[in-house]
Amino acid sequence: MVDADPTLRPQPLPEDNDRALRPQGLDEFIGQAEARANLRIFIQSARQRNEAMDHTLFHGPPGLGKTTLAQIMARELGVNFRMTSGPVLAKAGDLAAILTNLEERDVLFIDEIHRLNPAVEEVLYPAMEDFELDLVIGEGPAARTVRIELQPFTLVGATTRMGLLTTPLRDRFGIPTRLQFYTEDELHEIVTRNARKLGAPADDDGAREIARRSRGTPRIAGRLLRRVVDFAIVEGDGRITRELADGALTRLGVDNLGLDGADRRYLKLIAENYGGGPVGIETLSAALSESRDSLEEVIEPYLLQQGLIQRTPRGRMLAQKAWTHLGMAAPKGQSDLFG
Ligand SMILES: Nc1ncnc2c1ncn2[C@@H]1O[C@H](COP(=O)(O)OP(=O)(O)OP(=O)(O)O)[C@@H](O)[C@H]1O
Ligand SMILES: [Mg+2]
Repeated sequence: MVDADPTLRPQPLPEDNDRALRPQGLDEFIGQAEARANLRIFIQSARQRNEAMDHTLFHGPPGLGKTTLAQIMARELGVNFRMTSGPVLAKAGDLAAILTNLEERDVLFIDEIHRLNPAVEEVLYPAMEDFELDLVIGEGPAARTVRIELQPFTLVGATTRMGLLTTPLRDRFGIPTRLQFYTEDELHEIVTRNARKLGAPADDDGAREIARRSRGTPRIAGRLLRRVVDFAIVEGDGRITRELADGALTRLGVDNLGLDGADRRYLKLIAENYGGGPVGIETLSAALSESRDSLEEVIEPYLLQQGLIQRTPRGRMLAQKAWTHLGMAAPKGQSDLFG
């Protein structure tokens, strides 16, 4: 045997944060205790029955570990992991090609599953329910349908927008799982572990400072940690202390609640131009030149969770905590609303 040409091997990119820091097994995965405990049971049961695990849907804000958990499921089930995403599957045939190539009990991961084209989604229904595929061959009067049997498989869907999933699709997932923002303690553990993996040890306070300012999100914790490591190497002695982390994060524009420039622009707009609201999401989207989707998926969930804004039938409103955070006074009459 000749060694494979090393240039043909996929090389990890230096910025490929995900690969290096991604937990590999359920035991290594920190947080999401409830989801993890349930998954452990369902995985073990599927293994004991020698059957494909039931279809699983992960939903929640970006960066909380949906893709990571899907990969872990395949590994713990001891099956292949195939990955695609809603927008990539343009035609029914694209999905059919993937489905017919699955081996028994494989995990097929479809990211952004709320963005499936309806024609593709139709193909998915019988595939999920009966492991069957109805393919139309030919066109016009000569067209005929052939039924193809599929290997039993597990579909794992991920979405940041549960509300955009059609009911028939949502109902076909036996295991819907909502991922939550991480607590500061959980992120502290993740940061400490990742700092060690990156060869830049963080002391307790240093790790906590990064954890506190990571918007409850491991992906952000990973990104901030990498930048703090840069500062630690160039301007410090390679160790991450609270002072170093604080200085680095402030220079990166991440404030003491973990809000970044985009978050603060959102809050300031409502405060300065709309007297604290209520203001409609479309108006905010136009004024900030951000898509409505990205406001609803990326910016608002954390602001809501932190109690900085409220969603009312008439639009978004700042809560008292946001006025305080911006160092501004709520207009007269507004503060009564908060009691
Ligand atoms: N529980 C965890 N412990 C440690 N690291 C985690 C954990 N969950 C996620 N991560 C890390 O956070 C990053 C983002 O995770 P992942 O890609 O799974 O998120 P996602 O929910 O799929 O996001 P998106 O919605 O944007 O696709 C990865 O680098 C992963 O290693
Ligand atoms: Mg993902």
